[in-house]
Amino acid sequence: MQVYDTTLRDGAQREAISYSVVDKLAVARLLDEFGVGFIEGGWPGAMPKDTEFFRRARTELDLKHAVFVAFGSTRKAGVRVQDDPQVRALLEAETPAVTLVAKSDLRHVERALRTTAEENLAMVRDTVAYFVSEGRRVFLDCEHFFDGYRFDPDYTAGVAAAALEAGAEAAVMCDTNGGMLPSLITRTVGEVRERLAVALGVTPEEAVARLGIHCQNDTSCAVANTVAAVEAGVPHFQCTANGYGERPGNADLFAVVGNLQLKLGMPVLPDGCIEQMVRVSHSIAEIANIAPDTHQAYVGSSAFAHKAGLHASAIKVDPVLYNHIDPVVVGNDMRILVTEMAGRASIELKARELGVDLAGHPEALTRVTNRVKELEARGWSFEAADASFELLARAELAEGALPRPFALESYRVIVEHREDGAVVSEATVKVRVRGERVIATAEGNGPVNALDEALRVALARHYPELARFELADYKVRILEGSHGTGAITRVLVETRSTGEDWTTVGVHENVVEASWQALVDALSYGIAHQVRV
Ligand SMILES: CC(=O)SCCNC(=O)CCNC(=O)[C@H](O)C(C)(C)COP(=O)(O)OP(=O)(O)OC[C@H]1O[C@@H](n2cnc3c(N)ncnc32)[C@H](O)[C@@H]1OP(=O)(O)O
Ligand SMILES: CC(=O)C(=O)O
Repeated sequence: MQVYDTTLRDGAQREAISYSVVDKLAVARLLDEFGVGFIEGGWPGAMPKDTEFFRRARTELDLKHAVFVAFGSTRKAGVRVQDDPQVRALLEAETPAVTLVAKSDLRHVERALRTTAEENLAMVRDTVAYFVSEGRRVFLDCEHFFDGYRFDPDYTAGVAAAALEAGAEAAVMCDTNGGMLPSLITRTVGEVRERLAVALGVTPEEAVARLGIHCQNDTSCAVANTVAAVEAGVPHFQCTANGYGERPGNADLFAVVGNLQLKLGMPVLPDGCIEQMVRVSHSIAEIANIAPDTHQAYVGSSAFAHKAGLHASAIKVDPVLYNHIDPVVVGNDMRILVTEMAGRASIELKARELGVDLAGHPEALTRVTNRVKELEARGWSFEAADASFELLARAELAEGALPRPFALESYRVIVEHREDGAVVSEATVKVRVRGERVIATAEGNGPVNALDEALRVALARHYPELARFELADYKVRILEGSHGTGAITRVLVETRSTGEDWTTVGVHENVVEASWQALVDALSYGIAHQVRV
């Protein structure tokens, strides 16, 4: 089985991706750690960056698993292969393997290349034979293979046969326009295998073993199409990390590998590599400057996140009942989400995850469940606010007797627009801390910032650890009012301290009060945890 990655070539054709040379080196190292068999690095000679990447890779890339591959096209029509500057640049990349793209749809040969069927076949033969004679392993990407096969099966299969006869290791069937479906792939691979067996004078099994598959994702079937081809006997499959690629993208390497290895029992990666899946996926997303897709199969942070109460009630018995694999196998985690769809089981599991044992306290469990549903109906969202949920669960468990680090007497905020145009906010808070009444005032660049500062000043002497807490993110969402009320505001506050972060929520018609609730939870949770730690 050949896992062939083209993140650095086809993946780089995705809109908005622009890797630097250093980025490319880093992505190549990550893919190698993941254990892919081949890394296609780009098209030397097509753009200076790729030429430079191949030059630096010679000394800076020490691949442990993968064979390094340079991509280019067959020679130009009417040009001798050794005189074609693209071919020369490809050779000068000095990679052990090259992949050549060739037209395999007669309509493209005649209309895009503006040459004859015979000359295109000669371009394939000459270029493959040239690189083989130069000691390179050669793959031929047959562009528009499936569309071409439908139009003229003899010609398209003939391009693949010409490449294999000239010494190519694999003829890769490319669904370039990405319009295929798994059943069509299975059928076409079956037919091509028979045709190639006749053309090459080998058995159908030997013929299919020299084919590859490359699927664009225009029908959202690239992963399924790739798996279908492999199940039909094709051993070489091309993919990209996170499915990056031209238009909607390519087959997602992680889903394809997960499906083949974990569902079909094909050991496509070296031992110990599949556990790196989440890390490699997210690191590549980071380098590509694309936020990881939280709902991506296998690797997304929501890939094993369960929201429905019924799911959680079965998971409580055995996580296997509602997970298609053990998430740990690919380096992921299961999460239980607490929302209005939670039942008692969801609440119990989530609380346990947060260190609150509600299992032996059925009344408290019911109270927490009811309270979550009631608050969610009023606009709260605990899904992204574990810290507020934990405080709520602890408060219900203690039946209102949970000591809070401080009690509010009142707060006041004023916003002043000064003559010089400056807008300054000032907040005063009055709180009781460990029996002492404290009044503190602070300024801030906005009302919430001023409130946060004033509260910290008020609490600083009793809780010096507050100095380490940092407001990392602040999100406001306006929610439609219900039952004839006006709009309400939901605020999420993310707080960070010494490597830990936590999120809290507040909801009110008034954005300052919603922010205050989230801030109070943020500081209360932080203080409780820092003290516990
Ligand atoms: C299906 C795929 O995704 S394959 C990968 C495609 N990737 C890219 O195109 C990214 C990099 N490409 C580039 O930087 C440029 O397009 C280059 C350097 C390759 C070529 O640039 P230019 O020489 O300016 O040509 P241009 O892009 O306008 O047209 C492509 C030329 O290659 C020819 N061509 C296309 N496919 C092939 C092929 N398989 N074999 C030989 N020639 C080909 C076309 O007929 C056209 O020739 P012409 O200039 O004589 O009309
Ligand atoms: C080669 C390639 O990327 C394609 O045909 O889609």
